[in-house]
Amino acid sequence: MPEAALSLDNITCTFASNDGSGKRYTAVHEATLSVAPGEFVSVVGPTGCGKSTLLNVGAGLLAPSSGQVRVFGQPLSGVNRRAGYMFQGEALMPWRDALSNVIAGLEFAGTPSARAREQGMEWLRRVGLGGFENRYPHQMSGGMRKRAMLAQTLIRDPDIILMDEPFSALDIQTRQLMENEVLELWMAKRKAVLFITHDLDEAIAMSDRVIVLSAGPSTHPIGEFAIDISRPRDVAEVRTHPRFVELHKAIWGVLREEVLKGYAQQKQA
Ligand SMILES: Nc1ncnc2c1ncn2[C@@H]1O[C@H](COP(=O)(O)OP(=O)(O)OP(=O)(O)O)[C@@H](O)[C@H]1O
Repeated sequence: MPEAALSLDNITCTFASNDGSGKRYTAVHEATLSVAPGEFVSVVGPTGCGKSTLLNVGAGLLAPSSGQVRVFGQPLSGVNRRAGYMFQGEALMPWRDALSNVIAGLEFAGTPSARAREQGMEWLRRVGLGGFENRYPHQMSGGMRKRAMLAQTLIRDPDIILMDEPFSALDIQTRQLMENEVLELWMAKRKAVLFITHDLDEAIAMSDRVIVLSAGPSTHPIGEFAIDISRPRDVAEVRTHPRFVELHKAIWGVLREEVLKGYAQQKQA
């Protein structure tokens, strides 16, 4: 088996409880998952189960209480420099225009300004923002801001792409357009992707493999499904594919109970 691009082995994450009782809360318990080079893996699970926590561990932004992260076989310590991370919320700097936002990472890495700007313009074109380089975040629509964030993440050509519900704030049409664009960009470069979503349709439409997490506390993978539907895929059209319907039914069979548990916990909180 080829070496994984990213592997999380027996990860446990325990936090101080938020209720001030001094108790500990185990968000993730002995979770193991990996992403092969070039593979698109989605992780689905109920709200608040620990999806972002796992992604933060993979990004090296959060040290697990126990377990090990390996990046192309090497133990990770500190920030994962081979990964680009696209967050759930807004990550653009309001005082920078689209181009300056997109090239921020290159600048921090010391790329000469002219070269960074040239690459930034190219990436803005690739994500459909050609001509909008001087717009500030408040002058862009939600979809445009997400496109800029995508360019900001991909411009450094990371070997591993970590995405945390990147399109959850978008309307369904814009969302499907962006999902297709991400798939197109991914097909061209075939980087390893770890994609977090609570939307099962999105997970199946985009991925090679879908991992289902249990409801928290102590979340861990409880199911894994290979998405054996040919590519290229159109995320809207693929939903009517008989295999999609079959896979959806099988995965929902595992996920449903966890979602109900997560929902019940939220109501109690
Ligand atoms: N730094 C922290 N300190 C204390 N508790 C935390 C911390 N980070 C996460 N948690 C808790 O761990 C659990 C998992 O959180 P996480 O954000 O990973 O879930 P999620 O599945 O990404 O949620 P969502 O679906 O809402 O995005 C939650 O109960 C959360 O309150």
